[in-house]
Amino acid sequence: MTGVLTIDELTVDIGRPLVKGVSLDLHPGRIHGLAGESGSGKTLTSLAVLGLLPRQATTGGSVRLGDTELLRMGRRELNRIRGRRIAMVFQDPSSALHPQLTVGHQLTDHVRTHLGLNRSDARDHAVEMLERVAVPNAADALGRYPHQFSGGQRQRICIAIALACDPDVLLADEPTTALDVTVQAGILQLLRDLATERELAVLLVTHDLGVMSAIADDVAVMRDGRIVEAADRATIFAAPQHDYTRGLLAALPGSRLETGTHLEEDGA
Ligand SMILES: Nc1ncnc2c1ncn2[C@@H]1O[C@H](COP(=O)(O)OP(=O)(O)OP(=O)(O)O)[C@@H](O)[C@H]1O
Repeated sequence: MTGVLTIDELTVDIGRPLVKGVSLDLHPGRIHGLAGESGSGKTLTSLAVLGLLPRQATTGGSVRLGDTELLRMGRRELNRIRGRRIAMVFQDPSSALHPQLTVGHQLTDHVRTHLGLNRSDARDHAVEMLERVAVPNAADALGRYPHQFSGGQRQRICIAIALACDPDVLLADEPTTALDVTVQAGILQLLRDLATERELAVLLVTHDLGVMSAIADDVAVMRDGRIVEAADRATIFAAPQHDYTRGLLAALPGSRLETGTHLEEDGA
């Protein structure tokens, strides 16, 4: 079955080949993990989907959202899709939010731009989204600035902004890496729940196989610009085929290999 987002033989070249024929299919309600060590090409792959590669990059292959080819799309058209049908959450919630604008301003601007809501409806929608991601005192939170929240809450706010326009696809690049271990599990559980309830196709980029084992349905492992192994989570973790994947798994503390079980244990 073809996915909502289909990456087919994607290549990215910036002076040299860096992504060398990556294919991935994202499906509604499923979290697709893209793992691999630093420098393997995970981020470039997700930036290619978003049309956010550096200007000097050249690309090949195809990235399709439904029937729409994104790779050769003009900037203006892509801007409409980005944020509306494909949303993203990055590693550092502090730099993703504007420090001098209130949370309400950032959330309502976003939905007014993309959904054309009036001020009052946009505010109601913003409160609803903050409640859904479990930011305490949602109505009051609208008037506050990003620095008045903890790192975990800031990431919840970024997720609220990302999902406010009800996108089909969410790209999450190391969404918990910058956070305290104690709040990571809560954010992962939130992403898991939102993917299921909103039928969101999620591409989760991380070097952390522990994060993968907690929430990914499917896992692809990248090395040196290529996918070296791809399967559903249980298969990858039970019977890794590739030496490289076995090496990554061996580097994990034993307890983190237990698929899914540490979400609750970590609390938050
Ligand atoms: N703008 C750029 N110009 C030249 N090379 C780049 C550029 N951006 C990334 N690279 C190179 O491309 C390769 C893949 O980078 P990428 O950021 O996609 O890796 P990654 O797997 O996401 O790693 P990390 O987990 O560290 O982010 C690396 O060798 C990196 O140095």
